[in-house]
Amino acid sequence: MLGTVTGMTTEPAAFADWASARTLSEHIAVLARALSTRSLGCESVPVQAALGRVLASDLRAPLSLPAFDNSQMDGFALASAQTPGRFTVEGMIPAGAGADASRSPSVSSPSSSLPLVVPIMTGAPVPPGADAVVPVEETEGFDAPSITVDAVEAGRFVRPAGSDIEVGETALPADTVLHPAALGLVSALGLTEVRVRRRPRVLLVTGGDEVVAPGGELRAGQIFDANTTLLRAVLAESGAQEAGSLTVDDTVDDFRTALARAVRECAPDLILTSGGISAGRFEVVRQAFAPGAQVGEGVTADEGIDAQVGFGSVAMQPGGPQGVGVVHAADAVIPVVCFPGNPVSTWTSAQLLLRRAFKDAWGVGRPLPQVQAMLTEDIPSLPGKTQVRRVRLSQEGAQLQVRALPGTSSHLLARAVDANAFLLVPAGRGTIPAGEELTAVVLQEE
Ligand SMILES: Nc1nc2c(c(=O)[nH]1)N[C@H]1C(S)=C(S)[C@@H](COP(=O)(O)OP(=O)(O)OC[C@H]3O[C@@H](n4cnc5c(N)ncnc54)[C@H](O)[C@@H]3O)O[C@H]1N2
Ligand code: MOO
Repeated sequence: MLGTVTGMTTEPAAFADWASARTLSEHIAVLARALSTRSLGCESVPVQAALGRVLASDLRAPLSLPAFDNSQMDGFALASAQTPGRFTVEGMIPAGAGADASRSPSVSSPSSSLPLVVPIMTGAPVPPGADAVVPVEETEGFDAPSITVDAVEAGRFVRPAGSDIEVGETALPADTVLHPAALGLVSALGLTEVRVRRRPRVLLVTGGDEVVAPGGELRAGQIFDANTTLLRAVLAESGAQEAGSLTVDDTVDDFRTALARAVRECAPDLILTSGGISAGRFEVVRQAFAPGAQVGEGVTADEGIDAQVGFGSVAMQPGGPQGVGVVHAADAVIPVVCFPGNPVSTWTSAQLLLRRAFKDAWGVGRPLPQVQAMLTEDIPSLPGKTQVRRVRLSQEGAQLQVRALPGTSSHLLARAVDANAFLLVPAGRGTIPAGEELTAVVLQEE
């Protein structure tokens, strides 16, 4: 249901053209277009700091794995062609014996009347002439001067050089999200750094006279700021990082002044705002980004911000009011994304819209996975907009089932925290009956 975008431009485009409500996919495409005005580039990071980062280009193996034929078992290396029979035991090849391999006896040039076997440990290089290994349990043991061996096929318990990956092959393709096994492979290949996409640095902006930082003192009518923390956490899960955060009151001049200064100080790749964008008299974000808005007092025109931000609606609930565009500030073009202030609206917007746009525009992060799940009860739909219900997904036998949590309003954050998925209830379907399958977006695998 949520789409991807192709054919993006790197030029700032006209974002103000937003007459009718957009679908989620249409809006994701516009978000990605705004983000694409800024190029992130790549950086090298130490392997130990690369978990979750996105590989910038194909990583080719600088060596083969295994680098040499080696034993898969503790046992005896031998020439399979000489089996079955009795063998003299000679020498010892521990793992790591490569430097001394010339001192290992060659099984093809025996020093006794019997053919030779050489004790060999798991991971040790197979000596010249040997092509198979017999596990010690199948013999008289390591202390015996000679052992009897049944017929053995060539290659038994030998791990050939390059059987995992050959030198020059692609070990990890570009865009791999580096997970623990991928990082293990990077180290197995002897590399200490990886080239990854740079993480977007995001300036978080919350506005409103009523919003107070947690730990502060609430006056009548005020609330604690939930959204900065919530967005910071979504960013951390989405391959982005916080460049700074700003809490501003409802004074438009103060907002523009503070924003211009913060942009100069932290040079963000994205300005992400929450609140202040709908239809009220004190919509500080919307007013501050309005075409022709005055630059704040104490800030010269050169230091100010010149905004091309469009505001309109996306046919979803919660998360209907949205804004997107770019600002020109501090000699740079910086994308701007504006979310509605209700905490569940901000959360839904970040998870469903921004994560996908990060991936489409910058190739970073991981959009949340989508699954089909069966309704366990009738679910009402809304005319003209997708409703995003907070739900519990559970696996019942072969069937993924979904149970809606109570409450659809966007202030119900406490009721939403138990959700492990969002259910996308399609627009205009009346009451959708139990038993039908709908798309759910998975928040947490459990
Ligand atoms: N006449 C109309 N009124 C509203 C409409 C509309 O279409 N016409 N849309 C409603 C919808 S839907 C939403 S969503 C909100 C969006 O409003 P804003 O983006 O302007 O956000 P605010 O008015 O600033 O705040 C909304 C709500 O959220 C609280 N809030 C704001 N910031 C935070 C924060 N950082 N942490 C916690 N809570 C926050 C704020 O106190 C408000 O209660 O508009 C509807 N109105
Ligand atoms: O669209 Mo608003 O986000 O429902 O509360």
